[in-house]
Amino acid sequence: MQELEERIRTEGTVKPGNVLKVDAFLNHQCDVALFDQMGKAWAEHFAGKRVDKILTIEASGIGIACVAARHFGNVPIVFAKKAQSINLDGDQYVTTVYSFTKQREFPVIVSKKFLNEGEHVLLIDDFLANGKALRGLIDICDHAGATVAGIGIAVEKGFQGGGDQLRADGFDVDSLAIVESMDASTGEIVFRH
Ligand SMILES: O=P(O)(O)OC[C@H]1O[C@H](OP(=O)(O)OP(=O)(O)O)[C@H](O)[C@@H]1O
Ligand SMILES: O=c1[nH]c(=O)c2nc[nH]c2[nH]1
Repeated sequence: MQELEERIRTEGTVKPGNVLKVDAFLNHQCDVALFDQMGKAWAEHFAGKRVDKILTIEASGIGIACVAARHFGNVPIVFAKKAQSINLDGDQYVTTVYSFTKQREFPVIVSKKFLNEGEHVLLIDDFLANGKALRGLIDICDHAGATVAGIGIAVEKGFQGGGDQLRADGFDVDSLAIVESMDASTGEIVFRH
């Protein structure tokens, strides 16, 4: 998606440790007009596929998934929580994922009442790097007996391999910008086309 690539080029910064900082528009300050364009692009890509629900993971996927839902007939969005809470009750699907930016493991929790057997679920997230977050969501869908209809990602860091492994496993992954390489010393970002 050209507009997203342009924003990454002009406002993104490359940090050591394979971190692309896009907090001016994607995952700290949020540009909802851009999110709307992203939702439209995913709706075009996944047109014809049944989507009953969108599933994402806190925190950064939530805003993007909510705006995307407007392009999928206002289906409910559910976000997996990364901490137990007295506000979580009843039976839960629980798995564990390693967080790329926080560099530690988190529980990933979805209440069983919000994910049902037979549902077709679109996974949405802001970043795809090693694929840990998505593997956690896929695991939860498997346990629920739900089908992963597809995966919509804003920014994939292709060089980390998580996206290509998911594609090799048969998932329809639509990443709106795929960073093929980036260099923290020069700031150069090369996109895959
Ligand atoms: O493909 P992966 O290697 O799993 O990386 C992608 C995940 O990393 C980020 O989550 P993170 O927990 O770092 O931060 P967040 O709270 O901003 O969502 C991002 O939001 C994705 O969920
Ligand atoms: O802001 C972010 N930048 C990244 O490079 C990244 N990788 C995973 N999750 C990420 N979030």
